[in-house]
Order: sequence, then structure tokens, then C-alpha cells
Amino acid sequence: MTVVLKLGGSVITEKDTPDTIDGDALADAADAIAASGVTDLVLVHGGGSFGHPHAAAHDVSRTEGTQDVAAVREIHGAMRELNDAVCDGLVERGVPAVPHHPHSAGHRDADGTLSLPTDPIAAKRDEGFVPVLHGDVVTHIGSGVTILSGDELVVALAEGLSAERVGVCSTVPGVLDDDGEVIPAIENYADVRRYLGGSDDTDVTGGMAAKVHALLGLRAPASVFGPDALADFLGGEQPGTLIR
Ligand SMILES: Nc1ncnc2c1ncn2[C@@H]1O[C@H](COP(=O)(O)OP(=O)(O)OP(=O)(O)O)[C@@H](O)[C@H]1O
Ligand SMILES: C=C(C)CCOP(=O)(O)O
Repeated sequence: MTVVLKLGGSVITEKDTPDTIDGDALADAADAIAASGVTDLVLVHGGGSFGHPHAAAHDVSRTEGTQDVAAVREIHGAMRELNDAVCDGLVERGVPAVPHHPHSAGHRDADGTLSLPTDPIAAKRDEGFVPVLHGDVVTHIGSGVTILSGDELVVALAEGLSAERVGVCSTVPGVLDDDGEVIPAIENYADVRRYLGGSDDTDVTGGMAAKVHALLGLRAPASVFGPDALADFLGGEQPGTLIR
């Protein structure tokens, strides 16, 4: 039973300080993953303070591209650095994490549709590794490169690997209504659109609104929850908001 789990960049980094890992949060997340014993796992992490400030500095988003090779290398390089730290934290705890860098593994066509072959990822999983992907810059036909968000990766992986469970761990305990209460379940974007905003921090990929929109397109149920509920999710529970 394949589980696709995204660790929000806002969870594992200090999102308001560029290029800074939140070491305690990363350690807690890695502890929870190691202790869960879940092995059929594909991980994704977001950009946080490694991805978004560099993308914003070069005016790159999911739709605005750049052909500037220095920008490509800067954004991708920052994300590789974060990916190294995530993989290191997992391997130190006995989780066989291996990187899978989207910049080298996928691209968008001229309409922005993502092509990301999942066979190489399935092969890693089937060999007992835990592939760790991340938000990145990807080649976009006619636009140079654009940003690929971790949330888009979650959707592509969940579909391509026929995942049974999908989890998105963010800083918030779930999708919140206007009173700050967690909305238990979402089945329709129109029902919750009025509650959804972007991110509190620099975020070129759209915050919660884009997340919910993307997850509603999945066949598998997806849970949005906070870091405290990561162990519960990995234990088979559906904490936070269930999107189906
Ligand atoms: N209705 C809402 N409920 C919960 N969070 C919301 C809502 N509307 C907007 N948000 C914002 O969405 C943010 C979560 O999305 P964001 O994309 O920043 O998180 P992430 O995926 O953890 O980080 P990253 O994009 O770096 O990977 C929250 O921190 C909050 O600021
Ligand atoms: C900004 C970059 C490079 C990655 C964005 O991924 P996200 O944090 O999942 O939206």
C-alpha cells in the first residue's frame, strides 16, 4: 500500500529566514517517519525558505518562466541543499531515503502539463528505497523553466503510483474556516473557496487554495494536517482535514 507524504517547506524550514532549516522540526518529522515503520513510502518536500525566496527573486512561478541559467542553478541548487538535509535526517534514523530530483526527471509541455515518469520512482520503491522528491524548477516548453510545486508532485505521484493514502503535512492543523476551526472534510472546492488564501510567507505556488484545489482532483483520499499529527497519519489515522 503506497503512501505519498509531503512535508511542507513551511514545516521543515524557517520560512521567514532565507535558506534556513528548522532543525528541530526536521528531526521530529524524521523521527516520526522512522518510528512508523511505514516502508512503502514516497516522500515529497516543499520549498520553504530554500525555494520560494530564490524563485521570487527571479520572478519565476508555476506560469512565469525564465531562461536565465543562473536562476535555474540557484533555485535548483537551493532545493538540492534542502533535499540533502532531508535525506540525511532520514538516513541517520535508518530510513533508506534516496533523492529523486524533478528538474532532471520531468518537464512541462507548452500548456504547462507536467510529464513525470513514475516508473523510475516505482523501481526505487520496489527495491526498498524511500524516494524523496521536492518542489523544483522544471523545463517548460517555450518558457525556459517554471516552478513545479510539491503539491503538484503529490498529485502526479499519487496518480502515477496508484497511492492508497496521501498526506500533506503543513504548519496548520488542517484547512481552517473563518473561526480558525479545522474543517473535517472537503468534497467540493466551491464550499470552501471563501476560506482559502495563499501563504503567510513568500510563496510562489499558491498556499492553501492551490493545495486544496490540487488534492480534490485525486482518486485517493488526502489528509491535510499539522506536524503534531504526522505520527497519527503514518499510523493509519486521518487527522486534520480529509479531502476526497
Ligand atoms: N483556510 C486556510 N486554512 C489553513 N491555512 C491557510 C488557509 N488559507 C491560507 N492558509 C495558509 O496556507 C499556508 C499553508 O500553505 P503553504 O503552501 O504555505 O504550506 P506548505 O505546503 O507547508 O509550505 P511550502 O509551500 O513551502 O511547501 C498556511 O500556513 C496558511 O498561512
Ligand atoms: C519554489 C520552489 C522551488 C518549490 C515550491 O514547492 P512548494 O513549496 O511545494 O510549493
